[in-house]
Amino acid sequence: MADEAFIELDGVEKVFDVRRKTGFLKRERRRVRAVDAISFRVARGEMVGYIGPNGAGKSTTIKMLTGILTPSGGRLRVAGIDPSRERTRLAHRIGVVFGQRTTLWWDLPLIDSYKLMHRMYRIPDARYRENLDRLVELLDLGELLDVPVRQLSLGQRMRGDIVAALLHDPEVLYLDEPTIGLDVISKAKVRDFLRELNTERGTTVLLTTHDLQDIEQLCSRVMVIDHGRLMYDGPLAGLHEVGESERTLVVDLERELPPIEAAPARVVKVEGPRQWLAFPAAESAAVLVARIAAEYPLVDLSVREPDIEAVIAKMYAEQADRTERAIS
Ligand SMILES: Nc1ncnc2c1ncn2[C@@H]1O[C@H](COP(=O)(O)OP(=O)(O)OP(=O)(O)O)[C@@H](O)[C@H]1O
Repeated sequence: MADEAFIELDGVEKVFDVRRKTGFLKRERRRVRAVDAISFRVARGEMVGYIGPNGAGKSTTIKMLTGILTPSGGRLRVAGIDPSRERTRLAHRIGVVFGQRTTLWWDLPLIDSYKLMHRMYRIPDARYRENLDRLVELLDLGELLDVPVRQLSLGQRMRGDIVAALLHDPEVLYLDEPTIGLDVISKAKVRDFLRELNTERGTTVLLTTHDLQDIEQLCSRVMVIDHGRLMYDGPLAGLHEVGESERTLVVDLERELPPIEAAPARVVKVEGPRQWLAFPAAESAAVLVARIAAEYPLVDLSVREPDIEAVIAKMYAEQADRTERAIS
């Protein structure tokens, strides 16, 4: 069950033909390869982060997974279904939340949107009631059911959208920027809920976000896409190696001393008896600490892990560099 592929992409591509006005009567045709030969598998019950810079191809991928867009090439299956051919059948098995848009009816009270979903998805009455009660309680929406959607705060609306996406018990949930613009408390509520949904119900989750804390707190696996290509697929921790990141050793000495010499570590900052040494993340901290302890009067020390945001920014920069070099 654990490795049953629920989402399967084999060499999936999406090319857009874009026409641009370049003069009075002149138009230029340009092809945009939004998704470029992407292959991956997501097992049932996995929670995967799908990240990349603006315009990388994330939304295009999600739109193909829901059947809104048809791939230009390759093979794509969700729960064994070809999404663009059987969009309606698939709709009963998936849930989608777009952080920047709402699927709720703007002028209606929240509960009326849910009643409409009840009918649209033909959810059996008992199941609808049970799911509604559970979700409303978990997402703390009880007081807000009679409030028109346009009067809800962004965080309340987002929680409302998540309930709407889950009323029909989908097996997979696609989330596009679910915490965008939310305050710290609302973010925590949404993340706690998603974690619970994934562990308790085994719902497969594909999460697109610019907030790396979403990924750090929720996903054991992350896929990084840039210029339509999959650049990395693996555990979050592995990104550090790919991004050649550095850890920092903070050392407190007995007294002020000249910068410590302990290659490949290098001193990046000195403040009185405290020194900061950067060293490659893949190197053993224990070996470095032992070497320093043998040669210097050590009082205290701590190791700081690299900042994931910095690692990914570095990856993007390196990719952009390679692309530039390939063009010139
Ligand atoms: N309908 C469309 N017609 C033409 N080009 C499109 C269309 N949709 C997307 N694109 C282009 O495809 C590329 C990928 O866009 P996409 O929206 O998938 O990126 P994204 O990773 O979701 O970005 P963001 O983080 O900004 O939402 C971009 O260059 C975009 O301009």
